[in-house]
Amino acid sequence: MELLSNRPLHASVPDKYVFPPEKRAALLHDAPSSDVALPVVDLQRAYLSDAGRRRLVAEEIIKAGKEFGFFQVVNHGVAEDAVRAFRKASAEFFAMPAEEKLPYCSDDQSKPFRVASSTSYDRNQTRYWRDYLKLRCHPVSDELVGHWPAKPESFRSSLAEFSAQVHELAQTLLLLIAEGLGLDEGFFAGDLSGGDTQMNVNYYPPCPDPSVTLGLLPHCDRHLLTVLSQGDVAGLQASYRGRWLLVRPVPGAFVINFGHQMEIVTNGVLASVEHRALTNSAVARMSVATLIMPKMDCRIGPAPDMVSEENPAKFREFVFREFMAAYDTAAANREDVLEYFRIEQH
Ligand SMILES: O=C(O)CCC(=O)C(=O)O
Ligand SMILES: [Fe+2]
Repeated sequence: MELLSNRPLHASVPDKYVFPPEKRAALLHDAPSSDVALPVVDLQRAYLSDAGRRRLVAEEIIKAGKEFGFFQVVNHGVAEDAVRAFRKASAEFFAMPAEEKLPYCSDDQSKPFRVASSTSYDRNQTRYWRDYLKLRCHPVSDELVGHWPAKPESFRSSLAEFSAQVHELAQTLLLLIAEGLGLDEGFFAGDLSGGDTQMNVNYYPPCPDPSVTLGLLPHCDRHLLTVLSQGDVAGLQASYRGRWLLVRPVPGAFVINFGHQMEIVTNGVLASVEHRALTNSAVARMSVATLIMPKMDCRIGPAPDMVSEENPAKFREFVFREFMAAYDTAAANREDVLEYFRIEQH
């Protein structure tokens, strides 16, 4: 398998990475958007037991979630050292010689750890300017850790630590979201958030011509909640009212967005928003996305409390496994996927 990261520098963009003009980033309704910034929510207060202050944070999250479907969190409780250590180990993994990565190269999605390049969200012939690790990170067991690479040396321990802390953050966020929506405290606990957690470590090497490539094509995440460390290199854009909003790197922050399952259980209140990644010519960019997901046999549908006469059920009930299959068939196109599950409104 050909990985972009197998070569230290790329002098030009090979044809197979060149997108047709209508798909290129610069031409996708890129109105200047400097006037709008994604909300940054200070979670510090969430750790206080003061119910009144927690309520305020929960409300802030719901407000940001309804408006943008994306927000950033700071003072989130994940230690800086844990983030730094795993990001460093991942960067070292990509920097290893090709033969060290070769045993892990695979397009078999059932593997608990693999490295691959380029496509995953559509079957388009054009390739994305991206290598990625796809791995299962939770629940941690000796068996699972045994699937993770033994090199670089710090990879396994730093991943276990990072994953545990990010999980705690995700649980906190889900509690706050439930509270903010007026749902039972434990609404998201159990099967809805209890599936095997996946992680994407996306690596976008410097690209000689960012104007003709994309790191990731526009897509929505298929899971419940995404907790993303994008580091300090910009590149992520979120769709906002028909244009693309840059998710500006905030030191130490995590970017939070909702997957399709959140949109469905909240009956459309917290929508899953399309996003994409751009490349740049100056430096490599790396993002680490932790995807909280339901158990495969979890029954999913709009929560009864989110359905009313004014807001009738927008989606039918299904089993999560069905959704995963539909997502693959629809190649991650937002409307094509939801089509399978929408209830026609009259
Ligand atoms: O690289 C990024 O910032 C976005 C990554 C992403 O959207 C994903 O892994 O699903
Ligand atoms: Fe994503």
